[in-house]
Amino acid sequence: MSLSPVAHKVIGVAAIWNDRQQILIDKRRQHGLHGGFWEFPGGKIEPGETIEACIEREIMEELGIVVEVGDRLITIDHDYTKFTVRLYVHHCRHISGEPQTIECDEIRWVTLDEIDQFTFPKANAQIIAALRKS
Ligand SMILES: Nc1nc2c([nH]c(=O)n2[C@H]2C[C@H](O)[C@@H](COP(=O)(O)OP(=O)(O)OP(=O)(O)O)O2)c(=O)[nH]1
Ligand SMILES: [Mg+2]
Repeated sequence: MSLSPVAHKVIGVAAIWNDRQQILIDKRRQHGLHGGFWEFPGGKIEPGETIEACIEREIMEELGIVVEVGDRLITIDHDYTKFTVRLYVHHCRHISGEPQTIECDEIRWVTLDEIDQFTFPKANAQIIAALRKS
């Protein structure tokens, strides 16, 4: 008897703040997993890479902006049906550049009062709750 292996993704995730107490969210492209959902930008940690370096790199690749990576907000382990994820979420500060939709469909700066209007993957409920407490 063999069990089929479930993919595991380890992701660096950014809660990017501007100086107006807004957080950057992006809308994932329609195709693929979680297509059309909103998310906090980020992506897979490469072998040998620190979480901070991963977040800086992913944010430059996906949005073309420079951020300063700050403290860890929360670490979340979540099991989706097709794969499992560990999300390392860090507070970040927007340093320079105008966010561009390089790898996503839309970008918004939102306050925590506005964020419930957007649909996120399941695991994000915990991130948003942690943001409200932070
Ligand atoms: N970046 C990010 N990923 C999230 C969030 N919430 C959440 O559950 N995830 C999960 C769902 C995504 O499938 C996964 C990270 O996606 P990714 O962009 O690195 O990779 P992917 O699965 O879209 O694409 P692939 O490279 O596996 O083809 O983490 C979030 O807020 N931000
Ligand atoms: Mg990504």
